[in-house]
Amino acid sequence: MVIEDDILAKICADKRLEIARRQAVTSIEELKRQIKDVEKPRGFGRALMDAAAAGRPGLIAEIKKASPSGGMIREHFDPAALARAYAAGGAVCLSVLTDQPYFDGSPEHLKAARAAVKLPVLRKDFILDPWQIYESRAMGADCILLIMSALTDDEAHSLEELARALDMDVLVEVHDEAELQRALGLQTLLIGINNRNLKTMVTTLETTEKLSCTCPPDRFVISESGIKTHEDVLRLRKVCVSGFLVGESLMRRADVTAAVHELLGTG
Ligand SMILES: O=C(O)c1ccccc1NCC(=O)[C@H](O)[C@H](O)COP(=O)(O)O
Repeated sequence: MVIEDDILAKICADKRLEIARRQAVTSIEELKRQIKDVEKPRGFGRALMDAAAAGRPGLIAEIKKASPSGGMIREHFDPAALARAYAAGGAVCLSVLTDQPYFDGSPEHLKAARAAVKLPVLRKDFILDPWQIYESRAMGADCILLIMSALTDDEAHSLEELARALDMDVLVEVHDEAELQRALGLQTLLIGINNRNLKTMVTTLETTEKLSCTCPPDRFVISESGIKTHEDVLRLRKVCVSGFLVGESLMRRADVTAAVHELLGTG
């Protein structure tokens, strides 16, 4: 596929080199052996749907140290403590950045966060290759992210199939109508609408407001990026959004439990 000259294209080009390096060290056969010792996935989509059925906003609280748009977000960074603090505030699921070069993340962050709580965890990374699906399951991910703008339809379908065969859920991410229509061809019910344009970094909640209305009612809509306040959550709930993926605005607060309560209006 043709990748434009933008930050997402650069991240994906670097990611392909990283995958090739890592594949040379750890084979799929070795990852399959590791998977045998890992707990079964926790049901990421189920947790979100149960929250929605109970009338609660499905907060996916993100553990993210740095980002291309935000620079260094949190110097003092303890993934296990952050996971416990998010769970105490009422998060339904966690999202953990595992990309190192651009987000200062690590698979170790995911393992530490997941071991500290009972919440299901999304591996937040740029998944381009089947090898990463095995790697995700081996590190304990309950759900993986597929970004439509980084994948062809064939790639998205085969990556989804493999993730499902390994019992993980799939969150598919879109930013415009064309990507949404392509994403609806996948089996997953979890549709993430990213308010951040990953080419320009411009972020507006209007993206969710425009796209959520065209999403069929059987899909579970998750608004991602740029969500800062309880008013933002209320605004998005008006357009049938049930899930909220929030990172930076929580991670910049010293007391993340209090920050989650404020966001959810439960403080
Ligand atoms: O956050 C970035 O700068 C970024 C840059 C390039 C690709 C992806 C990026 N972010 C990934 C995300 O989607 C966010 O981490 C997630 O939606 C949470 O967003 P926020 O609440 O704004 O931290």
